[in-house]
Amino acid sequence: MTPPAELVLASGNAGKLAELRALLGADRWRLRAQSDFGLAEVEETGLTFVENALLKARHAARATGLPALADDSGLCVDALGGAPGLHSARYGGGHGDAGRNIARLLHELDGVPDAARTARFYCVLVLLRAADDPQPIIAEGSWPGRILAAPRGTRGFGYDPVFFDPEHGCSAAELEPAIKNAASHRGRALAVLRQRLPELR
Ligand SMILES: O=P(O)(O)OP(=O)(O)OP(=O)(O)OC[C@H]1O[C@@H](n2cnc3c(O)ncnc32)[C@H](O)[C@@H]1O
Ligand SMILES: [Mg+2]
Repeated sequence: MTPPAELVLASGNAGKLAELRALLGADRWRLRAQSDFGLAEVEETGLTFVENALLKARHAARATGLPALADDSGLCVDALGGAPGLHSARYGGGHGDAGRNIARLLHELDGVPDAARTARFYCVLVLLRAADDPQPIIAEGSWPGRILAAPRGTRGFGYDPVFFDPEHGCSAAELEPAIKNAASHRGRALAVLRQRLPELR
């Protein structure tokens, strides 16, 4: 039996890495975090989620010589014209500081009634077989919900505590990881990616 091929996960976000590992499983691919290679994060200069995911995948594939999977994702809130969107990681001023990101989001939505707090998580996954792969596999997924008035739950990461999933009647941070992965933007994007890459089936 051929050993699983190595795949570098081009992310520095521990929450994403955990979910991608759980979603991909370890039977098909030997998953390596980019930090295993001492890889610094690449600057996300794209004007779209797709461009940023391509930048991250190409940076990791070039640096490691391996196939690379990158995820660019964010929270898009209707009452804020789609913000924080591409800037979700830095919305509160720091990078990846969930406490500050959530504090700013709740401040911006102060006084907005429940019915007008609709939002969706959005994820683009890009898989490059090599840094110069001319046919990247691109898949997207989105997860509709609304923003709570106050955080609830301790699971997940990032904005999960304030993202209410109407299907399950709780915040994303109150969901068991497997339940979140089955419902989330990331899980939906990976399901699409699997269709396009037999090795992932
Ligand atoms: O770029 P990488 O290294 O992958 O890590 P990152 O955290 O910077 O990731 P992004 O640039 O894609 O920014 C995504 C932001 O959206 C948030 N986010 C993405 N998916 C999420 C999820 O499933 N639950 C909660 N927050 C999420 C996350 O916390 C970040 O603040
Ligand atoms: Mg990022």
